[in-house]
Amino acid sequence: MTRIIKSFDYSLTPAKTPADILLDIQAVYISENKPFIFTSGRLSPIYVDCRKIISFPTERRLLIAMAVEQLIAMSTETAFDMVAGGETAGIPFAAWIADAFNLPMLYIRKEAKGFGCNFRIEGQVRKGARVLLVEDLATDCLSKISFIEAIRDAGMQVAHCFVIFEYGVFANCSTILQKESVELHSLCNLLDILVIAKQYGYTAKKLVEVFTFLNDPEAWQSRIKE
Ligand SMILES: O=P(O)(O)OC[C@H]1O[C@H](OP(=O)(O)OP(=O)(O)O)[C@H](O)[C@@H]1O
Ligand SMILES: O=C(O)c1cc(=O)[nH]c(=O)[nH]1
Repeated sequence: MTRIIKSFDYSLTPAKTPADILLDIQAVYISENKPFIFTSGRLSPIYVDCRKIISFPTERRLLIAMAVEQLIAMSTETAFDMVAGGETAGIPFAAWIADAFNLPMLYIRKEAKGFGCNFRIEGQVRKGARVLLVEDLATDCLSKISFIEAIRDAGMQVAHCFVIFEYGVFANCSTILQKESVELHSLCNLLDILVIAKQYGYTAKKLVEVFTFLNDPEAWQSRIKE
């Protein structure tokens, strides 16, 4: 298959790291009082809303350009031949990455639709295809496992998962993906955000809370539940 890698105009934006972009667009929420609840049921003092990226054309273009660069560098161009987004937040990022590589795209529902064709994977499934799973972020990777199972159940292969942001604090995330022989690729992690967050006006109290969480999320959660 011919690859058309789209070129991106970096001149529009001053040099910014992915963590800067997330902070700049106010996608990073830190709560001092009421913990956030994650999809896994875990509690956290921080919530990163990558969904906000879609509303910022310059920043999203820059992040997709960085994603494309990283994927080209990591992959040799033959590592995947389809791009699949995880419902819902992963879908726009998968679309832009698929477009940049001129590759077919799919999206994967959390559950089969339940009526109509009752598909869990939308788009044209191709048996044996090597699929790049794209999501907005990774916390403990349990959602990734479900999407990976869906891809494999449909007769396709998956060895790489790309996210804009990964927490990088939950030990089981890398372990469970390794067990599935899937490599996680991300543009930034929680530490990248925390080391620059002070410049964006977060109070020392908030930052100390998140550093405590980063050092031991399980202990942080136990303390909050007491
Ligand atoms: O469980 P992990 O693999 O670590 O990833 C965290 C998941 O949480 C978010 O989705 P959410 O369940 O909030 O659904 P949404 O995308 O529909 O908003 C995010 O988009 C990831 O899919
Ligand atoms: O794990 C999650 O549910 C989650 C964490 C986070 O920081 N942001 C998000 O959108 N989901």
